Amino acid sequence: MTETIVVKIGSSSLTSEEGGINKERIAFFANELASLHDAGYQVLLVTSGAIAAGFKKIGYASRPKLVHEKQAAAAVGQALLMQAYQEAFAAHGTNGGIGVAQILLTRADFSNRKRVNNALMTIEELLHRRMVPIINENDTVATDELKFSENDTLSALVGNLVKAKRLIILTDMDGLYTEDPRKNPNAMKIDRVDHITDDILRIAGGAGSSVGTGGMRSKIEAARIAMRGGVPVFIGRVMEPGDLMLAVKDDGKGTYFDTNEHNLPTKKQWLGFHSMPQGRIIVDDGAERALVQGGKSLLPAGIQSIDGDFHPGDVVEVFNAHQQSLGRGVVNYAAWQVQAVAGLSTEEVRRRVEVSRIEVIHRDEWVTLRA
Ligand SMILES: Nc1ncnc2c1ncn2[C@@H]1O[C@H](COP(=O)(O)OP(=O)(O)O)[C@@H](O)[C@H]1O
Ligand SMILES: N[C@@H](CCC(=O)OP(=O)(O)O)C(=O)O
Repeated sequence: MTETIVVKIGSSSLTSEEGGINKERIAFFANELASLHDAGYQVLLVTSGAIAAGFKKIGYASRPKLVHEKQAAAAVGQALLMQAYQEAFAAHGTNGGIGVAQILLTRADFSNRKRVNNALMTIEELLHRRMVPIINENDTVATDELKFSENDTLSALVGNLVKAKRLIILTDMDGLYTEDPRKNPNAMKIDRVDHITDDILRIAGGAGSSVGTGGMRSKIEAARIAMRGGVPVFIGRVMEPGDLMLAVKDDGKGTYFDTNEHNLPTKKQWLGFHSMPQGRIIVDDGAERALVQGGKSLLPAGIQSIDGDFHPGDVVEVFNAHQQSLGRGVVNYAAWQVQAVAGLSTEEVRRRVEVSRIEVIHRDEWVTLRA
């Protein structure tokens, strides 16, 4: 089966702090991606850099901070970015080069199952035709509350959607360090991570340059999403020709994030990462074990409290007593019904409320997000 690789390139790798595209870097990355393409991989690129590429041309002295200014800069820069990629991929090889296709997505597109299915069908057709889809956030229409803002999360969602063999997040650092190396030059590189613990999240700091946005933190959070979706991740740097292939072949300059999870079906990806929870359910230790380790359904007996006004069929997020999110599920009860039966045995529940099924969340309608 043809293997699919998703590569994400951040603003800091493509543009300068003064603004504008670094065409040499684009040409370099296009060649690296082309070598995967030529080796038979299906290649998708998630690229940032529209704002950084456009802000100078539109007349701002530095990367803008206001939403409408960022959107305007992105509208200018996205065209420049695509033009640069188009030229770079066209120059590759003899037969007119490799064709590229622009795809602009928002978080709202992912939460709409029809839209995300359409996006997937388009991507599959493009890959089938040996095009390289080039994806960015649709900055002009993305609203502030629902923005990815950095593209790390977007790349993880794309990786899950296409069930990638690996997600490669490229940046200006050769991996995750025990601290931000810009702040502590003695920080040590971590070669492999098989679990994103709170400690790992703590050592990952913010952006190191004025053009980057999410920093290492958003990359680690993205890695967690991809790993949960069964997609292993590499976070690192590609500097010399051949480095990207080495990264794919498990020998790159960076940190590898391994996963034992199977690919999540599209429906569960939606539930876990794109649905809008309408409320919260707080459960005790026994229910946490049953849901997270036992693969069981959530019964009223394990519920401590609730928050929000939800109805049967809504998505709710489940937390443990330490306020840690465990996952999301489709609830079979209304909020008032859960309130009435929280902590009660199954017989007692049957006596008090009339519900279609005894499970508050059935295991088939549940996704664990914390291992
Ligand atoms: N623990 C860490 N290990 C490595 N880099 C870190 C860490 N914490 C913070 N960083 C910073 O994250 C930056 C990369 O993120 P960012 O600037 O957003 O890049 P990009 O534009 O490639 O997404 C690095 O330049 C580095 O300064
Ligand atoms: N969609 C925006 C992405 C913003 C951004 O800087 O992202 P990143 O470099 O991944 O932290 C752009 O193209 O400018």
